[in-house]
Amino acid sequence: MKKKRIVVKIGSSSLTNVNGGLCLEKLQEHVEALARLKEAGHEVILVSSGAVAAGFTDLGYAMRPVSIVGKQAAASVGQGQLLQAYSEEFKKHRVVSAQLLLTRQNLLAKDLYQNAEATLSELLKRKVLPIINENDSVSVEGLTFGDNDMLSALVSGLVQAQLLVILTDINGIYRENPRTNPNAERYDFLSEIPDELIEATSSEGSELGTGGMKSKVEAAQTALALGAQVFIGTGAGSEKLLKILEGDGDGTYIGDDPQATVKNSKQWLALHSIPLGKIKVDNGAALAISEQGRSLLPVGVIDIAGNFTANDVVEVIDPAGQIVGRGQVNYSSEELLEIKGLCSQEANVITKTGKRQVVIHRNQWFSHTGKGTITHE
Ligand SMILES: Nc1ncnc2c1ncn2[C@@H]1O[C@H](COP(=O)(O)OP(=O)(O)O)[C@@H](O)[C@H]1O
Ligand SMILES: N[C@@H](CCC(=O)OP(=O)(O)O)C(=O)O
Repeated sequence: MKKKRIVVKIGSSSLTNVNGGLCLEKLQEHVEALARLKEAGHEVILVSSGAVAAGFTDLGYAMRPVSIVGKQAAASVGQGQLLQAYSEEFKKHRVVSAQLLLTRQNLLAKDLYQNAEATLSELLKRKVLPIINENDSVSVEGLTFGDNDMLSALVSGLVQAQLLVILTDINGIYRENPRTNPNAERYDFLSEIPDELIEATSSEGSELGTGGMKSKVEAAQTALALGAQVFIGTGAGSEKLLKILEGDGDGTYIGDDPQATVKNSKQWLALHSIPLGKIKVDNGAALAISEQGRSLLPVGVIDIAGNFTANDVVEVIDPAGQIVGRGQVNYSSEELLEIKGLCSQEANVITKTGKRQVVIHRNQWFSHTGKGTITHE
């Protein structure tokens, strides 16, 4: 079998006891299965939840805390326990593991995003198994990944993985939440995740998890758009991940084989960058940049909103106000106000560069798909 780069995400309920606290037996089984995957020659990246669920009992909470400060304190206790257990268990299988704690803020700036990418690729080159979690203890409310399902999808894109395996306490996606309808049928295979499926899926999860199946289905949609196939389900024993890889897993498989991957620079634009202004363009320019793979020239610019400088990310809208996409702009808002609507020759008279005036180069551009995800260009 062809060697793959695989991201495995393990949820809190699959690592901890029902009343909280780390469950070493569960963790050991996952580690065995992950080590088998590595022994078989695959590159493996683990996204592990469980810090809050592992830590809250030692902190004196009777239940998983709901307050932000409670969750942050519990995560700082639990994350240490989690990583200690992982690194000891992986060592028994002669696997060196590494910890990477990420916040959304870490990926907002392009250079920080590139740093994370470089660290992960160095770890993989050196055959180390990275263990990633959100840095819950210092994450800022309103600026989090939401949950580790989405984080695992973003990591799949970041490392250009071919497969994302989301391990949870249920064997796949059901047409209805099996807790409320025990007769609900399972989807064995989905070629894609339509928006309607996300809307119809419940966010009710287990006592210890967050997001339920909805966040996994959302994450699967993003991972698919980034070029990874997805498996959502469960399994037991040291061979469970190899079985999943062979198509014999207990869960839902999503996506037909090999998908086109998306360049990291485009992923950063689409999923991490924050637009600092808006550029309104005419219909011709909207078509040229979104459908024909052209760069945006000053002649197509109608209007500008916001204060931005060269290299900032801006959103581009059409005359009706619909989002066309976003890109890294070559001019400040002040400069652009002077050259908007001008042909290159006229714009040159003002900027005096003598070069062809490009407002947003096509390599620094990402077309909006309306799905909140990403398009292949
Ligand atoms: N349509 C559905 N299909 C399968 N599970 C569902 C569905 N809707 C809700 N769920 C619930 O989602 C839970 C898994 O989500 P969650 O507890 O957040 O897991 P994890 O901790 O692994 O992230 C299942 O235990 C199940 O009760
Ligand atoms: N970062 C949090 C995990 C949050 C989360 O998404 O949990 P889960 O739904 O169990 O994957 C933690 O480690 O507790």
